[in-house]
This record gives sequence, structure tokens and C-alpha cells, in this order.
Amino acid sequence: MKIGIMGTGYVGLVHGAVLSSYGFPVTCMDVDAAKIERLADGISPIYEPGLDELLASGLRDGTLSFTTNAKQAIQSSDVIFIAVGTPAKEDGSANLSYVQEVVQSIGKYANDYKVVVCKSTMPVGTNRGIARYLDGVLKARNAPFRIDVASNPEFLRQGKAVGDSRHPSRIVIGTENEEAKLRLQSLYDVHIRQDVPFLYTNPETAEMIKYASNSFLAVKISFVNELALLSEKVGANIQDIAAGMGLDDRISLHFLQAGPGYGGSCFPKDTQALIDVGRKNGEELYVVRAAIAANEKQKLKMVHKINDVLSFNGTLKGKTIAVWGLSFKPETDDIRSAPSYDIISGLLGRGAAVKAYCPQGMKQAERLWTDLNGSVAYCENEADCAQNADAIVLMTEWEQFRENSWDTIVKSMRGNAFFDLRNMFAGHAHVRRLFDYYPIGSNELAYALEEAQ
Ligand SMILES: NC(=O)C1=CN([C@@H]2O[C@H](COP(=O)(O)OP(=O)(O)OC[C@H]3O[C@@H](n4cnc5c(N)ncnc54)[C@H](O)[C@@H]3O)[C@@H](O)[C@H]2O)C=CC1
Ligand SMILES: O=C(O)[C@H]1O[C@H](OP(=O)(O)OP(=O)(O)OC[C@H]2O[C@@H](n3ccc(=O)[nH]c3=O)[C@H](O)[C@@H]2O)[C@H](O)[C@@H](O)[C@@H]1O
Repeated sequence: MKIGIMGTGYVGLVHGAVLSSYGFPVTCMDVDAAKIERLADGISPIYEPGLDELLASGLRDGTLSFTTNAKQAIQSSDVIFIAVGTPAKEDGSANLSYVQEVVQSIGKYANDYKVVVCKSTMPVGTNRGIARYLDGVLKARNAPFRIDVASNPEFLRQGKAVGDSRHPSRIVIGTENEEAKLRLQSLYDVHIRQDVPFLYTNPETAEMIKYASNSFLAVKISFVNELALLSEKVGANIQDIAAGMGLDDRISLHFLQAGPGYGGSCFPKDTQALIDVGRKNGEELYVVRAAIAANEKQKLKMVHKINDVLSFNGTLKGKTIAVWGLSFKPETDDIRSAPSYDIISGLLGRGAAVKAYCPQGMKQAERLWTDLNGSVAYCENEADCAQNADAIVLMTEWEQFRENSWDTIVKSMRGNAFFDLRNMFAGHAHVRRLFDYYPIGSNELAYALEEAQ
């Protein structure tokens, strides 16, 4: 079975590389010629652990190829995955223009039976719309073949994309077409043998499962973040609260880490898109709306918290703040909708000078956050970033931040405040002693009481 992947971003590229490692011939197509040129040379445009090795072996074995030619990718494939972006429009609804481009190309160039599989996250009704459109085009062309459509949403996490793609939590197949289902089953045979749960639904349900999953996780994070803010005021400790809640397996420990707010290319846009679907169907989604509002509040509160400690006369003029981590989470170079952007903007707005270091996110930050260029000084490493700063703000929990010579760092600084927005060092006695340490979701009083016990 020959596979075509339309769109070689975090999802398309990883999915294509993993399928090629199972021996399927995979053609990855993208409109971005520079990206395709680099990929054909074995250079990944994104940072994703394990991906470089898969690219190298796929190219070496000849199972993986790259093209900008949509016609060639479509005609040479039996199964075509759509993995282009579906970003948010101004009004929060999903921008389906990239999906439309691909679907139009498939309608134009398909030369025999194909199964089109929608991996991109698409609002409910999109798969059925695509099927209807393709039917109409083939009829108008008098084509002697069919095209079937299936929704097969993706649940991988960035930073763990290769592992998640190899060992998915579940595979959802949303189609009413038996041939499409059979082709996907044989494509995912390796997962059937791994006992990965398969869920067969209609397209609408599959589409909703994807939005429901992301929105539920966003709700969970916003819930714990609001309780973190409250805990700081009442002397409770959010990490212990999360542990106490999470021991109930109906709640589970996952996604109860308080932080500066969720970010990334999916939670912010998918929550908005679900609300839009609700609005269009006369159902107000109050819970999801509240999660979004709480997330915006969380980012703002981080700025207030730093300001309350460091400011003189209400401003941060004359203060230098070292921001560690820009990417929306560790192990990725992705800075899309990262809370770091809003928090840095808030600090700059209050007059602070900001230095920043991120193991993988700085290139993207310089390229995409052009409004911050000139205001943020990007540094070589975290120690360099902390030099002469009044405070460190740990924004993203990169593992490498654990390996620092803390005595040297604190000596090189002008002040010694440490805002740990991920509670990475909450249990690190040395760091807590050296710095004026501000964790998230607990206050010093609570720790003092704990230590006295
Ligand atoms: N990033 C993630 O972790 C996950 C993303 N998703 C969903 O998967 C979809 C893709 O997301 P990402 O991979 O992050 O997007 P991305 O933005 O990294 O990549 C999208 C790619 O599509 C290409 N493209 C645009 N128009 C095209 C066209 N007409 N033909 C061929 N290629 C075209 C772009 O040049 C780009 O390389 C989105 O719907 C997203 O919501 C789902 C699960 C996880
Ligand atoms: O649709 C998508 O794109 C993907 O979105 C998320 O994956 P991802 O965005 O890569 O990252 P997550 O690990 O879910 O983290 C999202 C954000 O929530 C934050 N987060 C996560 C967990 C937590 O306990 N606390 C917390 O603040 C992270 O720091 C990050 O900013 C989902 O976890 C994936 O299942 C889904 O496929």
C-alpha cells in the first residue's frame, strides 16, 4: 500500500517517517519548497527526538521520499493523509483553507480509487463535506472510480511525537465506508498486534473525540492553575493537592501540573474552534470558555506575581529578568501560543529588561516574534542569561536546567529571586536556600510549616 502525506509539519512528517519505518513506501508532499529541499537532504526542519534517525533510515532504504508536486504525490498513493495546519481564524473558528487546497488537488488529480484520511484536526462535519465535494468533482469528471474518506485524528504530543506515533494511546477511525476501514486496519496492523485500542465511529464522532480530548485536558490544566493561585493565598500546596486528587484513579495524576498557562499550536486553537462549533449549533460551551478565560488570567497573574516581588513604585524599570525556556513545553522548538510570549510582553510593558535562553526555541522566537526583537537579549545558555539579572523566571521545564552550578549562577546575578513557574525545583533544598524562591501554587509560609513538622 503506497502512502501520500500532504503537509510535512509535526504531524505529517512524524507520521510519514514512522509509516516508512514499517516498510510502507511514503511520499511526503508540502508546498514549502525550502522545507522539502532540506528534508530530501535528510535535514529535519523541526526538533523532535528520534526523528532525525527515522528520516535517515527512510531515505537510505528508499521508503521515504519528499516532493512539492501534489499531482505526483496523489497519483502515486493508495492512501492519502491530509496533515496540513488548521489554525485559528480571528473569530476563533478553524481556518480550513489549507485543507481545501489539498482536497481540491485530490479532486483534480486522483486517477484511481483512493482513501483520503483526515489527520488534521477538523471541526465536526468537515469529513462529510470533503466526501461530498470529492463525489461531486468525480461525477463532473465522469471518473470511473470512487474516493472514500475517513477521519483518523492524531493524539501525539510534541516532544514525544515519534514514541506516541509508534505506541498510540488509541486509534480512532471515523468512517462509514468498509473499504476505507479495511485499508486503515492493514496500515495499522502493527498497532493491532500491539493491542492498541481501536475505536470505530462515524466521522462526526471521530472529529468530536479529538476536540473533546484536547478541550478536556485544557480544562484540567486551567482547573489546577486556578487552584494554584488560590493555594498561594491560603497556605496550601498545589503539588500536594494534585497528588491527593490524583490518587483517585477517576481523576488521575496526569495533567495536574500547575504552570504559567497552557500553550502550543493545539489547545488554544482547538478550544476556540470547539466553542465556535457550539456557537454555530446553538450550544454555548461554558466550561471550555471558562478554561480559556482562566488560561489568559494565569499568564497575567504570572506577570503580577513577578511585578509584586520586584517592582518599585509599580514598575519594573531598572530590573533585568532572565527567562529560562521559551518553547511552550520542553523537548520541542515550537513557540506557537507559548505563555512565554505573553509573560515576556507583560514584563517588557512594565519596563523590565529581558534576557532569554531556550535550548531549542530561540531560532523560532527570533523569526516569529519580530515585535520582541531588539527588546529581548537572546543568550548562549542559562548561566549567561542569569548574569547580572535581578531574577530568574523558569518558564519551561527543560531537563538540562537541573544541571547547573547554582552557587556560580547566584553569585553572577544582581538579585536572587527565582520564579519557578513549573515547580521544577520545589523539592531542591540547595536552590531554595540560595535563592528567594517563588514556586507556583504554594507560599513560603506553607513550606516553613512543613519543614517545622
Ligand atoms: N502539532 C501537534 O502536536 C498536533 C497537531 N495536530 C493537528 O494536525 C494538523 C497539522 O498540525 P502540525 O503538523 O502541527 O502543522 P504544521 O504547521 O507544523 O505543518 C503543516 C504543514 O502543512 C503545509 N501545507 C500547507 N498547505 C499545504 C498544502 N496545500 N499542501 C501541502 N502542504 C501544505 C505547511 O507548509 C506545513 O509544512 C493540525 O490540524 C493540528 O491541529 C494533531 C495532533 C498533534
Ligand atoms: O492536538 C494536539 O496538538 C496535541 O495537543 C496536546 O499535545 P501538546 O500540545 O504537544 O502538549 P501537551 O503535553 O499536551 O502540553 C500542552 C500545554 O499544556 C501545558 N501543561 C500540560 C500538562 C500539565 O499538567 N500542565 C501544563 O501546564 C504544557 O506545558 C503545554 O504548554 C495533547 O496532549 C495531544 O494529545 C494532542 O495530540
